[in-house]
Amino acid sequence: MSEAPEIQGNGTYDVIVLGAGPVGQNVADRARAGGLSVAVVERELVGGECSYWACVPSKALLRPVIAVADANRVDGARQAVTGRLDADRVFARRNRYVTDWDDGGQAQWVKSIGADLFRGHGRLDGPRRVTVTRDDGGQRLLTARHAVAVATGSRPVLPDIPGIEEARPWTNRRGTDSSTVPARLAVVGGGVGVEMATLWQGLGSQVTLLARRRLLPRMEPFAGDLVTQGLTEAGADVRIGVQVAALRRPDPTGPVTLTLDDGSELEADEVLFATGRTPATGDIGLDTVGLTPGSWLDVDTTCLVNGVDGDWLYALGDVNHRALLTHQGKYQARTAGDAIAARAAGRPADDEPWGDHATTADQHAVPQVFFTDPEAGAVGLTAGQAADAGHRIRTVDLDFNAAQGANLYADGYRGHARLVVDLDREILLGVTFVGPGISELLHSATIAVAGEVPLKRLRHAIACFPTVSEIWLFLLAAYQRD
Ligand SMILES: Cc1cc2nc3c(=O)[nH]c(=O)nc-3n(C[C@H](O)[C@H](O)[C@H](O)COP(=O)(O)OP(=O)(O)OC[C@H]3O[C@@H](n4cnc5c(N)ncnc54)[C@H](O)[C@@H]3O)c2cc1C
Ligand SMILES: NC(=O)c1ccc[n+]([C@@H]2O[C@H](COP(=O)([O-])OP(=O)(O)OC[C@H]3O[C@@H](n4cnc5c(N)ncnc54)[C@H](O)[C@@H]3O)[C@@H](O)[C@H]2O)c1
Repeated sequence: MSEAPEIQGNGTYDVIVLGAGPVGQNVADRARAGGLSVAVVERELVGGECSYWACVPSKALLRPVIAVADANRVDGARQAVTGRLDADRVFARRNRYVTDWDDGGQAQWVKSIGADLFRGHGRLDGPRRVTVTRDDGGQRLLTARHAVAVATGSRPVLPDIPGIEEARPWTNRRGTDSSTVPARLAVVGGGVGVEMATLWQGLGSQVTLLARRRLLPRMEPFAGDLVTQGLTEAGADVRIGVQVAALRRPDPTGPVTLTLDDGSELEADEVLFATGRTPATGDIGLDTVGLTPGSWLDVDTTCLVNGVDGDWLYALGDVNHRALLTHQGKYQARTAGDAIAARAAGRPADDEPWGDHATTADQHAVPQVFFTDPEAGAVGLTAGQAADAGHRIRTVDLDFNAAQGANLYADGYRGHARLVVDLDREILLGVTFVGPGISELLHSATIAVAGEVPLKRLRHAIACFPTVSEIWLFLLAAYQRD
């Protein structure tokens, strides 16, 4: 770890950022670009959970699994796949993408933007004040002229069930940094759990995925159904509608036994819980500014925390619970960083919907991809959410094999698409794609939803022949025909 920098004038900065994950880094960058001095406080690795134990390692591990599955869907290429994945090479690839859990490069980047990096645990100490406690116990007090931005992220939640500690379950950390493949892995949870099940099954584990509701419960129901089908065909045992009632692992080096709520038992070599997240706000001094420790931080459209006097405390990324996604947190960080700079210069924030300092897309157009096989991607509202919100809607559903491009991409391409159309405005409220290779297609839907592009105009956005994107032509034609 590098030494803390010489403190600028009594430790006073324009902006102090708590947490140097992707979100903290982005708000620091935008505030610096706005001419402000910035201190960044990080207690672990610069780059955060995303870089070392979440998005980056999980996608580095998943990509070889999906690449082989894709090759197996193309006659002629399938014959070239003659062996199994080389797990050691896959782990080596993952290690390269997480730079062997060394954050030197990212710490250097923080310095390169002209921000000062303080290593240690940051805590609010009343309005605009932050103490940084280093591992050796040393403390520093920093003061912010304009803003403190909290970007401390989230941690996994483990359910309170008998034997959970004795079982020593994996969470996203071991699920992404392990370099050994457990022979039998039980995965609990149908969100992140689907990616964990996909990658460990692909690497050679016999995976049992346990979900109390359908998989991917926040997406259209067909997404979970198709992913269940894909996992089952890959050899995983997917059990829906079950809960873990108790765990035991009397021998710490031996297997773990799960008792399920139907009374049955399941033995595995490891168990991984992916059952939700809690904000990393339990020990950041929220009580010193009138907020509840451990709570999600409620924010306005510029990411200012509601209920704090003086308009100085911002919360971005996972901690504000808007959307626990790196790209959405970075959008909030860019927006809030610019808002902080504008306010510091005495200019009003442009916080009208879709304004420069408003995070309007958080309400209307959040995209998300699950990198499973098939991939599942969605933006905006599901049909159920749109109806609940009072919109007059029509859905348009099509299987992807309507498009020749999809069939050329994969023999017997299997996938499904849904549009959710706002009948009053004739724009799209939501789009869901499930199928091989759709992750790169989703951005077209995000543009249509965020841009509120009228369907009449969208018809003029032509997809190249023969690509998977041609599904757009068929979806729009089906809408017009009906
Ligand atoms: C397995 C998994 C896979 C995922 N895959 C994706 C994906 O593919 N795409 C996607 O968009 N999202 C994905 N996510 C979600 C994504 O990881 C988070 O949304 C993202 O990490 C949030 O970024 P953040 O900067 O808010 O928090 P984090 O990345 O958690 O960073 C917070 C930082 O703050 C530091 N910190 C915390 N408290 C303090 C303190 N008191 N003082 C100093 N520093 C502190 C931490 O050490 C950490 O470095 C995934 C999540 C998981 C669990
Ligand atoms: N590709 C991506 O974009 C990606 C990948 C992974 C994670 N993430 C983000 O990370 C966040 C956290 O993911 P997550 O999956 O941990 O949380 P989640 O809230 O999305 O899903 C938790 C799942 O666990 C289940 N569950 C909860 N308690 C349970 C219990 N006691 N027993 C059995 N099942 C239980 C829930 O029903 C749900 O299916 C998500 O919000 C997601 O946005 C994104």
